[in-house]
Amino acid sequence: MSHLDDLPSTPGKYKTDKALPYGILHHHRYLRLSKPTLWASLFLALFLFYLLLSPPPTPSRRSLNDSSLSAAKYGGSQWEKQVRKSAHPRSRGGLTVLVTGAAGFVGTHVSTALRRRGDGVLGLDNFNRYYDPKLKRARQGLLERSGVFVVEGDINDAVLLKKLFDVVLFTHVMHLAAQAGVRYAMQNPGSYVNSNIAGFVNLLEVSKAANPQPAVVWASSSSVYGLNKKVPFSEIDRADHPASLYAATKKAGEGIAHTYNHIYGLSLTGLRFFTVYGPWGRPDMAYFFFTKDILKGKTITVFESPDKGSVARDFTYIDDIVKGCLGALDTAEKSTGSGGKKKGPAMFRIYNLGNTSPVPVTKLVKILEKLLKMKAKKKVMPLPRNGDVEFTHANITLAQSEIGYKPAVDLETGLKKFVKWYMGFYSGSKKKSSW
Ligand SMILES: O=C(O)[C@H]1O[C@H](OP(=O)(O)OP(=O)(O)OC[C@H]2O[C@@H](n3ccc(=O)[nH]c3=O)[C@H](O)[C@@H]2O)[C@H](O)[C@@H](O)[C@@H]1O
Repeated sequence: MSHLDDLPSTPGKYKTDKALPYGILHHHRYLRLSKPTLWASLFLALFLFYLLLSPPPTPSRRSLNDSSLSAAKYGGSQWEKQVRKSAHPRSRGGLTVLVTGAAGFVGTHVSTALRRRGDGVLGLDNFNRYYDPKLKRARQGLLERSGVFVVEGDINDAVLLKKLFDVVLFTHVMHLAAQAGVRYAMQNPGSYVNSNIAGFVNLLEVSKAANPQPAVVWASSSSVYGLNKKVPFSEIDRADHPASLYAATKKAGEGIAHTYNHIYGLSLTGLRFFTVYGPWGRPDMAYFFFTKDILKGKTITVFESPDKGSVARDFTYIDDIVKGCLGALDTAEKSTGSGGKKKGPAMFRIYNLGNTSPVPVTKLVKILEKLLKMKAKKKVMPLPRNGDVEFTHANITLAQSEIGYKPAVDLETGLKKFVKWYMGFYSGSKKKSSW
């Protein structure tokens, strides 16, 4: 994939390289304390050797009983103060929201929007290297300037999540941490299972055990509609023909969420995002790397469907998605359970958040050419079997009537804002970190 060429190798969230230092540090201390007898040293050396060879007990897999490890990295009165301050609402009746994936594209926009209107927001992000971590750090800068503290950690880290819930009584969780991207699932399937399934279950486990339980809103995906042909895609349509492992993990997430709603009374709302784009976006997405490549004079590959038609997407501008997320949070009823016990039925909802006007990818390229004032070098090729689907198109009636969702930005207007941001951000302009 050409657009990933100049990024660091992209192990995504599957990389567990943080695990080793814990183990190693711990055992170094043990070495210093050991008695210098030959047998004890030999035994210790063998023991160390065995531990280093065995799979590391990753922090992302720490169980709730491993509290000693957690204390090493998190906690302390200063840290707790920061966490509490960030999560504390400034307005009366404001929400107290844990935003996972806060330094991600959607996470950054949602977090700052919540903070701006006076809600308390605590961010969580593992800053993985799926795409340029510098962009994530720049977003973190924005978040900090808006008063949002981002805890650096993984959603698979049960000890950390439990700690956060101990320190703050979250009313809501906005769960946006995920392994995104349709095509990358062929390169690193484990990363999708790790984040979108294991990580999600971990978050739900901690949420269901919390007292009070928060209402959880999470990001699903338009990709769950897979190979469906009937358009526009509606929430009541069957969605059991995923075309990528990414889509399959997002669909699995919806099923998993339903069980936590059914068994534990957790209030759950899934949002099926349709190809979200805009300033501070994801470099692995076509509109982003097309822009980069057109500017560099590099050839872009434009996929076409088997009937030689252009593939199309229901591109949705980030500000519209943010409004949808806030609408979902504001209308989410409370969970009914407490401390892991259901007390009554709770809300379970799934909504499409799209733009409801699909645009062919060829048109996307034309708009970019116009905005960048440059002709793209294009190579047109048949849609490879890489997880991509031919088209997406959202029916948004349900979201409109139940959470007041009303997309307002067309692709050209949205791309104009994206290009303006892109030029500022990558030109090294001093203003690059502003909205
Ligand atoms: O809506 C969604 O559910 C998904 O939207 C995007 O996935 P996708 O729509 O495939 O967005 P891009 O990867 O940016 O692709 C956009 C279009 O460009 C096409 N494309 C992509 C890459 C390329 O080199 N050439 C090309 O023509 C794709 O086939 C697709 O039609 C995101 O990457 C997913 O994380 C998200 O969940």
